Amino acid sequence: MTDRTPRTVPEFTAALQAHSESYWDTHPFHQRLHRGGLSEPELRSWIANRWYYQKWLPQKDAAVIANCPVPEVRRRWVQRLADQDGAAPDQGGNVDWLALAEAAGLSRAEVLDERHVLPGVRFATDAYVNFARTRPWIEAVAASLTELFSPDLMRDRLTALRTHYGWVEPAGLRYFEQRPAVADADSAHALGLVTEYCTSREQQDAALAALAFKCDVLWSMLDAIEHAAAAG
Ligand SMILES: O=C(O)c1cc(C(=O)O)c2c(n1)C(=O)C(=O)c1cc(C(=O)O)[nH]c1-2
Repeated sequence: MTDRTPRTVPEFTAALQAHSESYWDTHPFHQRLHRGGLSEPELRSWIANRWYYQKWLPQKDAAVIANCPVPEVRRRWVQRLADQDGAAPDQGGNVDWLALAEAAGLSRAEVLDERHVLPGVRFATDAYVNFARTRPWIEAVAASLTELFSPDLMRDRLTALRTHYGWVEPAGLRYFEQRPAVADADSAHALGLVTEYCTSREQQDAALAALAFKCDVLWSMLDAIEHAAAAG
């Protein structure tokens, strides 16, 4: 018989952390980006495609809130919408992402009309949003835990952009300057929720499966971007 005993919090946390092994920091496209191996069109393709992921994040987070019956969770989670959407049209993470696009030579119009967005990126991102809309809210919170692994990657990316891609205007780097601290705080909050609310073995297994799914979402996005780059 399989063991249905719940994991202790340290065991469960370690099992979640172990998913860092399938995180997208080791994807060949990210490794090439970080060592300075991308051409200008390849970096622009990555930025335009990541826009599609970024733009859906507030609606993904709104789905978590819509499905969550716990007021104190909603009160804290709504901050994620505010962080990406900003308090005004010229503020927030998504505006900072558009500034990155412009700093890399893309027009705002060609990012917003999504002409560069690849089918695989669209498919993977849509799957994540759909997951958040249709699965229990705590599973969507668990899926967000890839962010536990993101702060170091984003700090390295900032260094890579400054070191290897000097043609990107420094004014466009704000997203990655401010995001690691937010990701640290958000992922710590999400980890606390997952360990608090996933107390049965079944709930813990579902959370682990959600995090594995999200690693696949991110990996698939980069597969699509890398494939398009190879095809020229
Ligand atoms: O640049 C990155 O490598 C990276 C990774 C991730 C992630 O691991 O999910 C996010 C972000 N950035 C990010 O900027 C972001 O706002 C974000 C939100 C989420 C999420 O699942 O709710 N992940 C991420």
